[in-house]
Amino acid sequence: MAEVWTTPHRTAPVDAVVALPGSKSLTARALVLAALADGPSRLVRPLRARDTDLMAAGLRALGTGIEQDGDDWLVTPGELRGPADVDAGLAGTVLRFLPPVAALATGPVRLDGDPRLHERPNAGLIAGLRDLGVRIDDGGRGRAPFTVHGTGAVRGGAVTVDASESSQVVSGLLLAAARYDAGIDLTVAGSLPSMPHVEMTVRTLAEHGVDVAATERGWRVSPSPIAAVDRVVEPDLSNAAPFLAAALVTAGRVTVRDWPAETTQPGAQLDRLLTAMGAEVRATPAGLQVTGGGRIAPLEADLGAVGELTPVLAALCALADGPSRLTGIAHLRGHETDRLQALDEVLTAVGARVEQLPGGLVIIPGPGRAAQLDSYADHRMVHAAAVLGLAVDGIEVTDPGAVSKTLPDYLDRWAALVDQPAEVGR
Ligand SMILES: O=C(O)C1=C[C@@H](OP(=O)(O)O)[C@@H](O)[C@H](O)C1
Ligand SMILES: C=C(OP(=O)(O)O)C(=O)O
Repeated sequence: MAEVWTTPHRTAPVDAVVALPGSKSLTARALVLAALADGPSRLVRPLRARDTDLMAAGLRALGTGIEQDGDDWLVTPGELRGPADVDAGLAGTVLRFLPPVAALATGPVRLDGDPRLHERPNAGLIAGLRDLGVRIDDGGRGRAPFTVHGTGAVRGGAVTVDASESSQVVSGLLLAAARYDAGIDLTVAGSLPSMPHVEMTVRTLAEHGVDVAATERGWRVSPSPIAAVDRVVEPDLSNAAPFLAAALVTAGRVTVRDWPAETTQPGAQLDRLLTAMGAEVRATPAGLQVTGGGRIAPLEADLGAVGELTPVLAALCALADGPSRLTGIAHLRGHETDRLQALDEVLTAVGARVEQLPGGLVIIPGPGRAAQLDSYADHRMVHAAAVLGLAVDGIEVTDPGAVSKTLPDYLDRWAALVDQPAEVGR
């Protein structure tokens, strides 16, 4: 892939129907629960991208059979065992969902990943697992690399966790907990971002027959087998964000196919958020259709529940006709990069004025100017740069290959959208 990508510039309205591959978050949960289940299962339309391939590789390293059958994955649970090495890459899902599984393995499991993974917060998960009876060597860092010393069983029971830096701490513990001797009675201390993702975990567990109940400040999972379930993975609605944003930027029309009528994906909130920014959003038989009206309205929003939508929304804010204020997103400083800092740098480079709040951004649009931007090894920063590049001529991105994290052919899809075919393929 090119080391520097010149993003396509287009002011004429786009008019396209876009089909997207499966959700990263749903694929990750489906893989983990299939590996812990009481029999084999089939995943139809799983996302095949770096994060989900690393999840599959990690589960294979622990003894799970995962085979490809056409575009499907066939998952056969095996006895979980170490010693094993897990490469989490830069995937928060692997970092937080696999250690609770590794705790059930017989033998040590070492987890490591990209240099930036060493900076991603994980103290809440490590402390929580220790309180449930799991031995972990992390050199006192609270981050990767670390080794989980599985003994084949986890005591489980009551635990209070700090998930203020990532909801994935809660999701990871809940996903494996039915296999713990006493299940889990998890209390959340402090704030919890990304609630839709926790709801996604709870919903997916229930679909696997697990008894999971909300408590006053957390969730309880009863010990039980996890039923094997064949499932079709929904399209990734967070990855729909840049494509739908293109409709606003060019006053065009974009339809994302197979938009689920009901879903726990945070991307469902694009309907509300893009409407607030001036789009007309309609559910059509073909999918969710977004039409831009020529004006992008500024946005005042708490994005704490939908943090992963922030980079694309912030790019739209830089093209809006007034100042925007995005709040509730302090935890984005621990994402693929410090996204508040990265967005400040990128939006400033293209001519906006940005004020960083401790947990948010104020974005004041300015006259656009050409700039070479970094990807910060962050797929969603590439998406944001592409949205800016539609409106501002001369936007380049170094290291655009970061998109492989969740949508490896993003650059081709984006080029197809901008070059104006009717259909941008699956
Ligand atoms: O559970 C999940 O699949 C995710 C939860 C969220 O993590 P944080 O709560 O760390 O933001 C989200 O940003 C991430 O992309 C996926
Ligand atoms: C924050 C994200 O990913 P991760 O699952 O690695 O935390 C993201 O995809 O925006």
